[in-house]
Amino acid sequence: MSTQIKSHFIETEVLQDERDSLIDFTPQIKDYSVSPEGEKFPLPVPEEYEKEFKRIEKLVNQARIEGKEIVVVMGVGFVGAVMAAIIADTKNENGNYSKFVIGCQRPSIRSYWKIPLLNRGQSPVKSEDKEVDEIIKRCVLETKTLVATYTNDCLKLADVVVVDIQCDYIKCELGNVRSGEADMAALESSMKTIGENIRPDCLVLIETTVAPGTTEFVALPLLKKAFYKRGIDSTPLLAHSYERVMPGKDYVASVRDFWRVCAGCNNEAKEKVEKFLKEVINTGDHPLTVMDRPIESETAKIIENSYRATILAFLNEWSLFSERNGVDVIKVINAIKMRPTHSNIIFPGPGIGGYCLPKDGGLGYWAYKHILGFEDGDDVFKITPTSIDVNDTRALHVAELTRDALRNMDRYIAGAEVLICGASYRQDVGDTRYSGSEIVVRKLTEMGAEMRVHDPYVDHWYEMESQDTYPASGQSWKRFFRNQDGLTELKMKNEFPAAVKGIEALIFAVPHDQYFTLEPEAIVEMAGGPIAVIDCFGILPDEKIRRYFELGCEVKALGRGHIQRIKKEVRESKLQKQTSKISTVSQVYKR
Ligand SMILES: NC(=O)C1=CN([C@@H]2O[C@H](COP(=O)(O)OP(=O)(O)OC[C@H]3O[C@@H](n4cnc5c(N)ncnc54)[C@H](O)[C@@H]3O)[C@@H](O)[C@H]2O)C=CC1
Ligand SMILES: CC(=O)N[C@@H]1[C@@H](OP(=O)(O)OP(=O)(O)OC[C@H]2O[C@@H](n3ccc(=O)[nH]c3=O)[C@H](O)[C@@H]2O)O[C@H](C(=O)O)[C@@H](O)[C@@H]1O
Repeated sequence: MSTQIKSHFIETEVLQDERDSLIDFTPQIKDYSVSPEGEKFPLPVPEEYEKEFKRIEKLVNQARIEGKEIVVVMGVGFVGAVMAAIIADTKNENGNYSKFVIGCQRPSIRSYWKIPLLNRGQSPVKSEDKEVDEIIKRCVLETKTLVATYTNDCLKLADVVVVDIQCDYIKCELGNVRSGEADMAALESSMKTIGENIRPDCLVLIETTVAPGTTEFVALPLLKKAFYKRGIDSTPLLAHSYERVMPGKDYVASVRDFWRVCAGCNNEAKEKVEKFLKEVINTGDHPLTVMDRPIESETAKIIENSYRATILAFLNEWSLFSERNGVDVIKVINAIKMRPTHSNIIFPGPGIGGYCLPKDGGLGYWAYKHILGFEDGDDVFKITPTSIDVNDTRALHVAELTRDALRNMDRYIAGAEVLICGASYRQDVGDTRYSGSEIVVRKLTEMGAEMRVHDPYVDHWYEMESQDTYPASGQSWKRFFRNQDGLTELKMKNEFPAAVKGIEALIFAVPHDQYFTLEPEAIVEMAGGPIAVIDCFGILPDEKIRRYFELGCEVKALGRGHIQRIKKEVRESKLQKQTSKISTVSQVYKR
């Protein structure tokens, strides 16, 4: 009987949910995992594990007969679900499918639903990239090279284990990443389970973004300890290769047709990970970089994301400068980008969110002390943590702009109906983790606004609906603001016209395609009159800004100081029209 089931029968199992909110899981009480579409799936009970393992084992035996390599992907989230499908879609030089992939997802209340969805050939992640749905459906229902399960016993069958679970960085203050810490629990427990179950010759490939040093100084010792307890004297084969996936329009291609970095803890692991990635990723067009040590691969990831976060934080100060000095920083950025050496200068939206950019620099700063043993982190790291602090608090300024725009219309933020367009952390994907929009909504709510939200990619804003337990109890950003309890009732508005009806302010927060097509006349008509419009991402071209002013609206935008000139031009032309109208009328009366 597997360790997992054993622990069930010996004692009431305390199942760690996603983000460490402990639940007391006793067999007779049915718990459900609910998908974003609202479908309820009862969590598996101990009696089901053995039967589930036999189901998987039978599929694996058949796959082995067909000469397929057995790959287990731990965690079928935004990374694992797509990575599993891409591996399952791999063909060998003869054009035959060469991998059988088992997506092994922990049966937590928050995420268990991903397993039945995957086994139906449905993607657990929503994205603009149609290939995500296609590749998952094809591999589950047609090639039958992809299956999902909840039993860790599948690890016993693996030739390769790819670890795509999360490693959180828990912040204790908004705007001070240095006081946070890495949450290693999920990863450490997963490595322990892997060590207890895998065959000695199984390659373990960590793709998770980890605190540098984790692979060699945390994961490898855990695997070695588990091997020792099992009487295995060979060295575990452990490697690291970080994910560069960009969920959005090119989701699949950003994994399969993209450059990769990797490293092995020893030579055999290095050879195995190189061979595996060359089979699965298109390394012919996107050469693989093999580093000497995993800490170099881990550090490359942290630097890469910290670099991007720093560019965005750097532009925050010039965005504020521009607003106050008549500069359109977006036009300035586009001018600078013309020179190739500056092609990746980018405009910061209302917050630099997503699961990674807000976290990864913190993992590096934390690891320097808590894994690698240095005490001078605050002397060494001047930029990386500060960039995250700037990015984490940029959205507060959007609340100020909304307040000021309403004030210019002789209205107050308190009691105002405000619609935010976009809850996701970036365009074209339904992922609300650490979205700038969340800070905007929380700050405006604190100031008394009545918030509404629309996002074509998001069904549930769990950060609001489940704020007392999401991302874990006590870890919601609500703790940094007052007046937040009502946000559990903030539901996604699916119909845009209904979302706009009667509002006093509209915030364009996320550059989803459909927001670019909205016409000022239509917005003002749907709203029932002139409103305050706040553009967080350069979504409004100058002619639309002008039109909103002509319709009596107030417009403010992040980084766009030239708006004052447009406002002045519209006011002057209105004055001119009025003056000429008066003079025309007086002409008539004179005759
Ligand atoms: N989301 C993104 O765009 C990118 C994420 N990454 C990194 O990839 C890693 C995963 O990120 P996401 O996929 O976004 O996270 P996620 O939260 O969407 O997925 C993680 C999944 O692992 C599952 N899980 C946790 N512990 C488990 C265990 N012991 N056994 C089985 N399943 C377990 C969770 O239930 C969840 O479904 C993170 O380190 C992240 O920094 C890297 C590049 C891009
Ligand atoms: C160095 C790098 O580009 N890393 C990528 C990054 O992708 P991620 O999904 O976080 O998207 P992103 O485009 O960086 O956006 C992050 C945040 O930054 C904001 N953002 C992005 C681009 C921009 O011009 N302006 C801006 O404000 C987004 O709105 C979002 O809130 O982080 C991913 C990750 O590690 O999760 C990683 O896989 C991706 O390759």
